[in-house]
Amino acid sequence: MALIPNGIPEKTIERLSEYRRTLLACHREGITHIFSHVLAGIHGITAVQVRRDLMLIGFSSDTKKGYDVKVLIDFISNILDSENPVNIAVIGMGHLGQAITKYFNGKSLKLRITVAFDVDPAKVDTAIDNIPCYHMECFEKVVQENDISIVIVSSPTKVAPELVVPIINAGIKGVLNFTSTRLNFPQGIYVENYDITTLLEKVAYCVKESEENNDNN
Ligand SMILES: NC(=O)c1ccc[n+]([C@@H]2O[C@H](COP(=O)([O-])OP(=O)(O)OC[C@H]3O[C@@H](n4cnc5c(N)ncnc54)[C@H](O)[C@@H]3O)[C@@H](O)[C@H]2O)c1
Repeated sequence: MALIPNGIPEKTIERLSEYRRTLLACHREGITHIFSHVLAGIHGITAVQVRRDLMLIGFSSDTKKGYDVKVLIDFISNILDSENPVNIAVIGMGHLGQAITKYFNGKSLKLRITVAFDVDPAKVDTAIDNIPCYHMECFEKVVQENDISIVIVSSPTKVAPELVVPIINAGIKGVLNFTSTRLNFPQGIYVENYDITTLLEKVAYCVKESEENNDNN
């Protein structure tokens, strides 16, 4: 089980983000309290898991009425969010880069994609979905001027390894890599590699296994 620097397991961090989204939806609907088993049911996990996750972040509450939705949103936000908004850059403003930008911007109060990088002359020095797009040659300078701490890598896979050095030199702290090549960074730079092929193969394997088990029963 991978641990984030403060000792909270990665999976717990992912679930906290999911709980917060659910709690925000509850809050918008005027729901003030929620029981752990209800939150668990929505997320397809056990109430014990929810309670364990919240215990890990030091959250306790009067469980007779369930968790106070607003208090829990604020508590999780204190854990997940930085005090100030975090600026993110996209490297490779193609199909995926543009889809991520369109989908993501406006979804989070604290995280925002503010600049993009590409090498295509048709994209460089234009604004795509209101995001200014710069040439990779200016990467370090633009990152520093725009206080960027996280990058999303959505360049072609074959150029991704060439991006590692500029990312390190620019002082980037976190990388979400969508290309099919695993990128390794020195300690101090957190990287999440997200490969759709791996995930689909995992789903297909689980489907195959469950079909084989059903056939044997
Ligand atoms: N993980 C996933 O779920 C998933 C899904 C789709 C695509 N992908 C991957 O995402 C990447 C992008 O896919 P796409 O369909 O958007 O491709 P695309 O060709 O539409 O976009 C790639 C963009 O990167 C730019 N680029 C090329 N060289 C560059 C460089 N050196 N620096 C910066 N930008 C550069 C191109 O000009 C282009 O705008 C690919 O690596 C692909 O394998 C991942």
